[in-house]
Amino acid sequence: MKVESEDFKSIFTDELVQLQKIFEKHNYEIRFAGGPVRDLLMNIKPHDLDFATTATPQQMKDMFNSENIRMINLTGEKHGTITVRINEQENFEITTLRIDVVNHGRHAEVEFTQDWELDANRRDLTVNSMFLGFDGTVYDYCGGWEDLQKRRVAFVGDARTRMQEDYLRILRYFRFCARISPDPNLHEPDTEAALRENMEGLSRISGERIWLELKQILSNRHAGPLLETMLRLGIAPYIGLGEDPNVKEFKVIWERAKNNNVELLPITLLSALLDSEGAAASLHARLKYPNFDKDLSFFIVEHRNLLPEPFKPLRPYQMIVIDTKQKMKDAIFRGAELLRYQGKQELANEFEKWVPPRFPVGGADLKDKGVPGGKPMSMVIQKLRSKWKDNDFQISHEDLVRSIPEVMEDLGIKVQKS
Ligand SMILES: Nc1ccn([C@@H]2O[C@H](COP(=O)(O)OP(=O)(O)OP(=O)(O)O)[C@@H](O)[C@H]2O)c(=O)n1
Ligand SMILES: [Mg+2]
Repeated sequence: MKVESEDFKSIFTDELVQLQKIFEKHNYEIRFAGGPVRDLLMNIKPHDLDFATTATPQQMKDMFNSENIRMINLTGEKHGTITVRINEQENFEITTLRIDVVNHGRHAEVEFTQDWELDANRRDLTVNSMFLGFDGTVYDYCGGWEDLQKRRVAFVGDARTRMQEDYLRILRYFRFCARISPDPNLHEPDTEAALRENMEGLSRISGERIWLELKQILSNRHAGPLLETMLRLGIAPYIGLGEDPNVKEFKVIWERAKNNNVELLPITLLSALLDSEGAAASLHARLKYPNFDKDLSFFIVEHRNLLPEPFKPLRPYQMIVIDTKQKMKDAIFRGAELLRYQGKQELANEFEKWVPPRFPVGGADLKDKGVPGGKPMSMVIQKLRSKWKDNDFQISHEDLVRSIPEVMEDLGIKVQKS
């Protein structure tokens, strides 16, 4: 079989052609491997290119040195990966064909090979196990093309072994189901059993790697059923979701968002499963996502029952922004995302356009009126702010300043003569 699409042709930049010539000149084989082959066969332009070669890392280093090609990021070398940068333009990652020698459920060592089929056999899914020559020839040792046509996501060889080599593959399986399977709810009984048996292994995978995969699953249009299946198969305790995540709330939120054609952020969807601040803290401790996501998840958990006011629907949301100790812009985003979570898309749009007013009184105004510094001053400011908020920010600077003596009297604060 041959790939001849425009997408395929468009991959061949001057830099890639240069790489191809170097391998030809030195008589080593190089092919596209895994992801890009799958994508091209699905008529998708690949977003990154992975290559495999029969040359060992040492042979590649000698070859690139003799051709004056710069190599970068040498940390990949022990897994067989060399990264080159050509014309200061484009990076290419090239990995030596290998067999993973597994010991007690960990990658003990890698062993390099010249055999394409052996390398295909160590890969996770059949659809990810194909190679593609630079002339467009597809090399398929594990039935990947047939599975792709059937839109079947299956592990290469024994599912349990593949999972135990790298438990992250459990999440990769679901990610590719979302992309490939016509019904991501449908799993072969034996695969399902293997997933259930091996879920616990995810407890050994770093939070960062899990989050990277989970985020992609949650951005997919099938996120709801996928996550439900994952939860049904017992994933929750191993990815920081505890023993009893709120699946009912999750279903409501996901379905409503889908029906309204609203895309919620991955962390927003995940927050539906969290019933308390403690649960939000545990999830973050496990998955270590960025502070932006962390703040959003705490915000959703804390305010999910907030209601719009009958005549000024956005007011409760505005009050949160006005009082925030963080950046107003972020607080507005969180408020809008909360509204989307609650199924109030139009209010969310309106809220995003809202420009929060600035409190029009400053320390200098108070000093002029003889308010002593320190505690008394902050008490007066608090009072003035409340007045301002109670009046929907519609009090002018002059009116607020004019009311200072009265506020001081109420608070029992004496005028300080300068
Ligand atoms: N845990 C993993 C990760 C990767 N691979 C193999 O390495 C290839 C490249 O991995 P990666 O770039 O992470 O994924 P892709 O399949 O290329 O998908 P993406 O489009 O997301 O890059 C995969 O196709 C697969 O053959 C694997 O067997 N097991
Ligand atoms: Mg890739």
